[in-house]
Amino acid sequence: MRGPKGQVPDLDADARLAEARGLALAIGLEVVEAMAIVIREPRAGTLFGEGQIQNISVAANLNEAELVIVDGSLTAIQQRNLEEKLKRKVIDRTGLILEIFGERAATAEGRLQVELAHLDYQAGRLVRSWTHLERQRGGFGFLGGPGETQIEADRRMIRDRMAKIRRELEQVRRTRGLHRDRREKAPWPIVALVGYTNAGKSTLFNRLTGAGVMAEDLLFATLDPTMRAIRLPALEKAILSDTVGFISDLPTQLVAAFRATLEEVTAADVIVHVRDIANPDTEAQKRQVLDVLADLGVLEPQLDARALRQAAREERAAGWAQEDAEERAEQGASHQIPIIEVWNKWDLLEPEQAAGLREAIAHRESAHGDGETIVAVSALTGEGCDDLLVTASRMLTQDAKVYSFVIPAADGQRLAFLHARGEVMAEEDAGEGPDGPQLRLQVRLSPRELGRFTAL
Ligand SMILES: Nc1nc2c(ncn2[C@@H]2O[C@H](COP(=O)(O)OP(=O)(O)OP(=O)(O)O)[C@@H](O)[C@H]2O)c(=O)[nH]1
Ligand SMILES: [Mg+2]
Repeated sequence: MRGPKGQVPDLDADARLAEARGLALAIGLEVVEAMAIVIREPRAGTLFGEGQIQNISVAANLNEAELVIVDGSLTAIQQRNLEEKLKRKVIDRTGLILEIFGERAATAEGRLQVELAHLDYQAGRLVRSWTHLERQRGGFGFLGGPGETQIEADRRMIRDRMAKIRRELEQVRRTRGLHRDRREKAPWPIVALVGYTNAGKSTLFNRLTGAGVMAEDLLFATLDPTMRAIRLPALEKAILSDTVGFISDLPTQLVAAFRATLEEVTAADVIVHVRDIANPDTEAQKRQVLDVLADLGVLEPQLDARALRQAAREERAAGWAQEDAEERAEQGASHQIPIIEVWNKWDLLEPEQAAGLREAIAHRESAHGDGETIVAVSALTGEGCDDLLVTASRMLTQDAKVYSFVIPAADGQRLAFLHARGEVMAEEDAGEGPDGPQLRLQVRLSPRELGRFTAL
């Protein structure tokens, strides 16, 4: 059931209610009734007023509901009081999302992250058990089963368990860190798919790679990042990565827990922001995604550049900054990752809607110069996907220039790098050098890749 309206003013109430329904369906709950309730003055003890609780109670009794979900945030006390008044289990949005994540997490790291987040959430609310639901549903995730003992245990036990999980996570991350190092050594550029949950990231991933990643009309179908190689027009190979979807009000415990996973995005060379353009809430969803990206520090290159330049100018005016401060500011700003916005589910649009959006794309591109790149696609039909590959390829080779290198034929690492990261236009014998036979290569490289190449 729907909680405080107005708590998230930028989300449409109907869309939000539909999303809450989707979240419940995502763990196989049957939604018998969904209602939006306007809260003018939140009650400290129960959130809702007496009359509203009566209404919920009637609806719950009529439908023999076992569980009441409040799509908002409840304090431990509110949750307990509502459970007493409604005589059934009550969970809030955070609790529900934790359940979904608990069920979905597939890797060791994902499971530990979710358990940690859940313990953190539970520590503040040691509540009654789920016995009846557990029996009915066989107890998965944290609705019952292993989570149960912790719920009933005292806080100290929870804290001990959290400490233990943190140590295990540390261990798992060290191992993953090794994997990532290895990937960083592999010279392929990385294209990361990000977006609101259910936007179509996995469908697009499958379309572009021909892989069978779980894509479903379920919120949070994907939790763990998945990587696969793709071919791009001007590049031999790139790595495409599919990531966890974002959602508004992602519980703080989960944001923290999944930060490490999301940080994979910061290692990307291009970010593809997949949007469900047919969703009425698409603008609000975009803002949520941009907020997360901003948190990760991969956003607003223009703003950052401006701020950095301004700071540099001020420093110089104050007379204590070095001559090259502005230049350094420029360089700092150029580390930002370019973003392609994909307007997905184009097939669902009415013809006139599609025409209007096409105009918007043309307008935004001319208004913002090269600042914004939008590609309309349908991951389902494949429409626009070639265009996306061309665009990604162009971004990866942006401002590329042709360089000529003479390299020892035995220097496999440098040769592999040039083939992977650049577009090799010509390759020829360059005679004997001090280290044996040499090759001359004409290669188109972006400034970013040139920097990496010279650092090899
Ligand atoms: N009509 C239409 N449906 C699409 C398109 N792309 C994806 N879908 C559907 O949207 C739903 C969600 O797709 P997913 O690819 O699982 O979405 P996701 O972004 O990976 O979602 P999470 O992993 O939950 O974050 C599925 O039912 C897809 O079939 C599209 O271009 N057109
Ligand atoms: Mg997915």
